[in-house]
Amino acid sequence: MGPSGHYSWLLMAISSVFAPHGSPRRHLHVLQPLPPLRAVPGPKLWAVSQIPYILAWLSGHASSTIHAFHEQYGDVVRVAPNRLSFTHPDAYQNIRGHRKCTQEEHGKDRAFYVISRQNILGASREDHARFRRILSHCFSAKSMQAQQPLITKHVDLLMQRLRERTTTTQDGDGKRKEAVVDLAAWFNFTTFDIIGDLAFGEPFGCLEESRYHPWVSAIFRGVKQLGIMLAVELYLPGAVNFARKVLPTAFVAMDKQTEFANERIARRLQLETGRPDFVEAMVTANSEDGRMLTRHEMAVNARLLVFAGSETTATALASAAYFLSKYPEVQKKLADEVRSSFTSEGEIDLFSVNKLQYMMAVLDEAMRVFPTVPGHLPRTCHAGGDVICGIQVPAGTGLEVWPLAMNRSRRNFTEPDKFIPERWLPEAEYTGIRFDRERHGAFQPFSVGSRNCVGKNLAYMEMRLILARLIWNYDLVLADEAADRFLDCPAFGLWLKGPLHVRLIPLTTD
Ligand code: HEM
Repeated sequence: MGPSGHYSWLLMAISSVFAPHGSPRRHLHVLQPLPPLRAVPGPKLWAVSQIPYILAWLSGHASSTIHAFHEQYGDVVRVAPNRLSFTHPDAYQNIRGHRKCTQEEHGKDRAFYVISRQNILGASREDHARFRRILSHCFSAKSMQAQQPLITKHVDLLMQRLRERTTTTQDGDGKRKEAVVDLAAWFNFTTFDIIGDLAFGEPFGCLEESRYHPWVSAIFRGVKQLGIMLAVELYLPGAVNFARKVLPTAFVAMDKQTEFANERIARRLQLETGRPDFVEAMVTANSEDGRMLTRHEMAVNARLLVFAGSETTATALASAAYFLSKYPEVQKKLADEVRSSFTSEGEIDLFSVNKLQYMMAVLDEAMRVFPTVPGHLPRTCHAGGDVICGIQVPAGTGLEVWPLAMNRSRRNFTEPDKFIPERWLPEAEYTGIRFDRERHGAFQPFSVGSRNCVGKNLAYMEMRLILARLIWNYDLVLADEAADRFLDCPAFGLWLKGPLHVRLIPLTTD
């Protein structure tokens, strides 16, 4: 299946011509030549140069291209001279699973995590362990219980804002009416306000003012620029740090974001203690060796928490609302579950939503078909080399899992492109199709191992609470053609989503 020995050395020569001067990869190709990866199938051009890979990344559609390769070549594909992509569920544990402290981990890819090295996401193994131990206090059952009123306050405001839009005021009769709203934006307003309040000690005021706060808009505006920056770093390692020194003006927007986080943390630290938020947990917890977070570490991690905890949850909610609006039969089943599980809206809270089994299936299926975090979260094979999914992989090889390719692989799921929440239910059967042979381990929206999502429980609780209250009050219908194409958007680690215009039809007429 791989090229012949002769041919591979020719490819290697071409590849080193394509690789930039000074790139460690250029030397890697010479010192760690192609043969170990030669047998791995994949498109030939991609095996000899990383240019096709970088172009695919820059197009914003790398996920679907790599998904198509996996459907053609199988569970392991060579997607660049020194990079492998996997769709076998074992890849998660093999690449990201827990390691004993004596075992090396496959570190985060230095290019893709270039801007995260100071926070928990891209920190060294040592710093990560310290950050993780402290930050996990923010998400303990006790903390979440204490955070409930703060979270509920924002969900109440969301419902109030939607109610204002679905109530006539012109002739003053106050009757309920249908209204078209951009649910993607409203979910962002809500999740950014909630996490802003928890991580910075005050919300962004998006719900209050019914619009994006400039700090939040800047995040969305920066997604593509960030994608381009990572591509440059991938081709020319060290380019970002170099550019930072010689072109400081190019980083003004990013620096302003950091300044804002620093200011907010400083302001929050002057407030009373005992406020049940993340800052309180960060201030009071210490790591195993007794070290606390410095002010700087607190600010960079708080900023990361806002980023990691808001856009993600809002994207999952938006995709669920999209699928519910598109498939009325699924929406009806969910509405029946929600409306029969409570006797009043007031009963729906962060914890009572636990019992909504169909809701959970809907959210998981939405996150499977439209992966909430579309990025491949690449790792680099550690110094000793390793066996990943049965393949001997040399040190320094990029190890990738593209969620779209994993979640839509026909080897992992039956009818993988269809939205069928029933596949997650115990009976695993829908209109005669059985789903009992699926590889459910392939679905890991929160990743696995010591660097998996620390906010997973909060994310599920928040999503179920918001969706349950929405469905308690409204039927949802897609409002226009643009909404129908909501999922056709590019991604640069995060989806660049457009609006999701949905017609809200109130259930009550008073
Ligand atoms: C549906 C919602 C969410 C999804 C799908 C999601 C997914 C993920 C994934 C895949 C990772 C691993 C990233 C990597 O390996 O580079 C991650 C990490 C992380 N997430 Fe989430 N996340 C969600 C919500 C949240 C929330 C609500 C918070 C907190 C408020 C949060 C905080 C974090 C943090 C701090 C990390 C880094 C953990 C570490 O490195 O130890 N996430 N998340």
